[in-house]
Amino acid sequence: MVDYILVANGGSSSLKVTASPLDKGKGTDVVIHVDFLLNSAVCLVKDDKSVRDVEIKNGTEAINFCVEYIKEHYNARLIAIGHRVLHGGTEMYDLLSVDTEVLQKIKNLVKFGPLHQPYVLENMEKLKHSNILQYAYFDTGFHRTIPMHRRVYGIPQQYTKDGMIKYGFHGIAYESVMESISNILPHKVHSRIVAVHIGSGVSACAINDGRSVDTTMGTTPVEGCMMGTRCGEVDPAIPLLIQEMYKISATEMHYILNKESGLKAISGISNDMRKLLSSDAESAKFAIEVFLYKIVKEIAGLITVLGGVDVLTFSGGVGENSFYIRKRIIDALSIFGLSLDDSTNEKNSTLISSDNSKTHIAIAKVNEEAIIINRIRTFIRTGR
Ligand SMILES: Nc1ncnc2c1ncn2[C@@H]1O[C@H](COP(=O)(O)OP(=O)(O)O)[C@@H](O)[C@H]1O
Ligand SMILES: CC(=O)OP(=O)(O)O
Ligand SMILES: [Mg+2]
Repeated sequence: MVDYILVANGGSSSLKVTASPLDKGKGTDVVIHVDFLLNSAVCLVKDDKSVRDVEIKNGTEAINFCVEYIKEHYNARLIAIGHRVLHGGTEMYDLLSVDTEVLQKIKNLVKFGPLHQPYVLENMEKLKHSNILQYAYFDTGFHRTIPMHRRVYGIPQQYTKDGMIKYGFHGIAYESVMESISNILPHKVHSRIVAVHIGSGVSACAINDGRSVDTTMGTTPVEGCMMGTRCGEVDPAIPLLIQEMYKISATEMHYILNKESGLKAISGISNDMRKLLSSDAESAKFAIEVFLYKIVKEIAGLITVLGGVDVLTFSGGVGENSFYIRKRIIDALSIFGLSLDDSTNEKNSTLISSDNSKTHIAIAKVNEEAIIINRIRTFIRTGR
């Protein structure tokens, strides 16, 4: 029997699962991608034997499918499960073994991440009494290096003490971006990097010498850029005014800002960027304009924070796949000396900047699951 680790990365529109042998390279990786935006969630199973589609109803079903699949095809014994956890609050930054205390702390943060935190908890609870080791790795961890003057809001400091500060998210994705840069542009690892992650959730991060120095998301992943179903930046008085006008509760308001806003709200069509890009509707085009405007403004702000930019990367489902979205963003940033090579951009190549661009522009395909698996391997080997 071969010992395996499985990692589950629950995004707001997808579930990505990878099972990999504890001893790297001593067996086959099995990758499952469930896309919840497609009508009946399609689960793409990839290993060295095949790539095939299976219909899956929910995340638990996908994880169970993967466990059975590796047992049957690779004589695997599952020894550990790693979870991508959205929010670690003020205490949880690095990999943690999941015990009752950690579970409770993750539970306490559900309000701060309603699109992610409840689902990971559900999976953890189900496995609580099994003999499989469980680990949590946090999206907020990478941003612990952001200086405090960039993390506080101008609110009474009692609330700051309650934890209302910027945490930032997509941190595991940004760790993966840094790993890509060390392969693609190794001499630029210590330079000024703006990483732009455009998936169902959207954020950007300013990275200097490998460390996050600012990012667009805040206390929750609702802040910053506009997203698939999340509003991003709004006048902070708006939710309060809406609550008063329509007599709705805070819970309902959370739901509206997280699930009924963004591209979905403005287009009135979908939160799926593929659908909007292929639609002729004026509202789809308008939603994309709003989406792009906010991203460009945030990137420009982060370039200023860094005092310039040496590398700009795109990642996430949209960032890795849509040449049109990348082109529109970079064209709007030409004032900073950024320019694309249209041919490599259209082919989704790794390096897509033109020869005269002042900044290297790259597509960094993120693999959050691989980051977590390697972290667990180290933990099991060294005890930390
Ligand atoms: N080929 C493509 N062109 C444009 N957008 C795409 C493409 N493939 C996926 N997307 C978009 O990527 C988004 C999902 O990104 P992803 O990073 O996988 O999700 P999550 O945020 O759930 O982790 C969706 O809006 C989807 O429409
Ligand atoms: C933080 C976040 O929004 O993640 P995702 O894009 O995977 O939903
Ligand atoms: Mg994601």
